[in-house]
Amino acid sequence: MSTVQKKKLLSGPMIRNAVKDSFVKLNPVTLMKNPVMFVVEVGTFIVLMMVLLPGYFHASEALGFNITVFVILLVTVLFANFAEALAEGRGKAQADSLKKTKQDISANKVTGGSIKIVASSELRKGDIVVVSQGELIPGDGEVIEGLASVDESAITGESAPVIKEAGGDFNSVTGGTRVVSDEIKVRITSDPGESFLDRMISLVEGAKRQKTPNEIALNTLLISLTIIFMIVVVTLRPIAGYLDVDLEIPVLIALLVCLIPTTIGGLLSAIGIAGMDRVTQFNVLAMSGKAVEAAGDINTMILDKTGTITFGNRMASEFVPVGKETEEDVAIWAALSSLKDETPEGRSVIELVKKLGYSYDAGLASGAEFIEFRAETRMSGMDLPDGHKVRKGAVDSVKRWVASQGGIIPDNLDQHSNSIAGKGGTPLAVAVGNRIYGLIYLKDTVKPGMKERFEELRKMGIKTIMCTGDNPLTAATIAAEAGVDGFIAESTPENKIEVIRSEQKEGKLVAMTGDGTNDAPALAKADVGLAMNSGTAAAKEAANMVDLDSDPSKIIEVVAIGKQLLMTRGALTTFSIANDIAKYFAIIPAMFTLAIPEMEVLNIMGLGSPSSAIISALIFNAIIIPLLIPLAMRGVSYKPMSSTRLLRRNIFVYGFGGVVVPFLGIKLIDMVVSLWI
Ligand SMILES: Nc1ncnc2c1ncn2[C@@H]1O[C@H](COP(=O)(O)OP(=O)(O)OP(=O)(O)O)[C@@H](O)[C@H]1O
Ligand SMILES: [K+]
Ligand SMILES: [Mg+2]
Repeated sequence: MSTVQKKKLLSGPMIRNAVKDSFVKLNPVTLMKNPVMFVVEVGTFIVLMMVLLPGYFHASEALGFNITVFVILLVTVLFANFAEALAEGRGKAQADSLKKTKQDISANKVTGGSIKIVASSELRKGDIVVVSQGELIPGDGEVIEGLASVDESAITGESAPVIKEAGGDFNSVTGGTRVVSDEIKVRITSDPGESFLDRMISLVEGAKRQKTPNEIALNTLLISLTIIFMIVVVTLRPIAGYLDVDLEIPVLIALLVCLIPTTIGGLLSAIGIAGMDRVTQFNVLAMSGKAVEAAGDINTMILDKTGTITFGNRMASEFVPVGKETEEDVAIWAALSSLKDETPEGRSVIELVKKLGYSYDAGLASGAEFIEFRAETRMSGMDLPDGHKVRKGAVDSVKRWVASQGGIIPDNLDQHSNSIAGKGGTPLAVAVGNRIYGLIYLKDTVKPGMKERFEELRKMGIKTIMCTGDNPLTAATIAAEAGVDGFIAESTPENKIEVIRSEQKEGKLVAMTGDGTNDAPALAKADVGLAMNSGTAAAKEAANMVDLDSDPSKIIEVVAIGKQLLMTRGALTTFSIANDIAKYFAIIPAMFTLAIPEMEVLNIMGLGSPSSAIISALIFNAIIIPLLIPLAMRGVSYKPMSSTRLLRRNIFVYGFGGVVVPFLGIKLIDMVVSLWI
């Protein structure tokens, strides 16, 4: 994780701002979005009226009590506002630092044959700009010419520059980042106001924060409970009147506030914001809270092999001749097939040929037709002007290509390719026309710790499927070594979409990572699509999350954060509702004891006096909110285990705890309060 983004949980100015915001948020128009707290605010207002106009309400006798109730109710609303303001504070601080990055930059726009200097705000989609060493890239775009190293620390917090180059999956650049060497020509891909930085700012600022479906469902439950308790409390007065018990309005309001789920009502929005924020602190940008929550419910995870499970710097390490061919011939034809292959694999072939000291005629490439590597064909190469067609690629693809030209497959080809695949390497066959010369051994290694992480995922009940374009044997070797649940070999980008679709048909939620343009449809189809920041604009556009550090295995942590968010919300809801039971037993006997002495048997807590019981329950109801803010922000602690076990554990801890804690808390507060009342 980067150091720039990793901030202290809280700072002095953040707390000061949050305190200020708590008062601003008292505005009933904004508070209306939180129905539970809005009811508390209305109650606060009614009690305030009784305090201000005691004569009118015949409430002069109870003035002291009413003032106390008013203050506690007001503080309850302020505490809830404070929780939300505090959660929002960190995003705001981050947005401010991003805004500093977003200054107006001057751009060298290519118009006709000449270069004109314009402001970055004038750039539109499709414009071409030149960016040289030391200059800031004026907008999001794709490199169409050249190669440069780019410092993206303004956005990713990562200080090591990254290479951006035309063609391939590393061509996308972000406005506001700086070219530290060389020069590139960039085609702008976003209009003003719609850039990645703009999106990022509005995301962390929470400007576009919308309630997620889960939050809406929970809110509906909270509103229903509130309405039910309002009916109960309102009907209590005539019933009590029938029994000749006069229930004061402030007492009824206190009862209502204690019974409605104020704890979760006060913390709900903070929990959601803090969950998004945890993802952001992790250098992953989630486009919506919904995406983060979906991550928490994932059943199936699709991972690609190269670069996610393995390091992905697949390097040519050996040339293996087959039939009667020689190593030198394999090397030379491999080099010719790679002269214009700009993939890391292609470049590593040229390196190895140089290292082994073989020479070839690079001039042959002039006038040749370059056959670019594509995931669909799984081959790359060159059609030379002299008629030679040179190819390298996945063994089955090359075999088919050779056979289609009437060639014969050497006997020992499979044996050699299987031996490479059996070691987890990728064999690439090298052929010219209908003749197979041999194999290139591409070496790759499984990242350390993968097995443990997949084990964790399994404990969470998540199935992992590795989808790779590689051959079945390599795939099987890597799959076994990494410990994934299943794998699909020789898969095309379409296959990934099919896997996602078939899992979704079974009602499962699917997550996947990707970086290439050909991953874009699958990223869009998946419930959680995590694109790499280094990837193409299309992939980032399609995904609902972007990893600024471009580490595909981060999807595992994102799922954990999502689960933690859902669990925190569930745990605090359980706690909040369980809590109200104790308050019920504190207040109901207190309300009736004066008129019906027999009710004293219900005073199981042995509270001092009716007034002190009500005040104590109200105080507990208020201070539980700030006491739980750290838990809401940090999230409940989380160990990978199945959802059913988790649910059972949480219901026990937070349900049982939710019943017991307030009994103790209210009793303690009552002991103190009784000294005054
Ligand atoms: N530059 C290249 N030239 C020729 N063939 C290649 C080249 N790069 C990869 N291949 C072959 O094409 C296959 C598919 O490549 P692709 O990048 O689509 O999938 P992959 O990297 O093996 O799998 P993953 O989905 O795990 O990244 C590879 O397994 C390899 O056999
Ligand atoms: K309550
Ligand atoms: Mg790949």
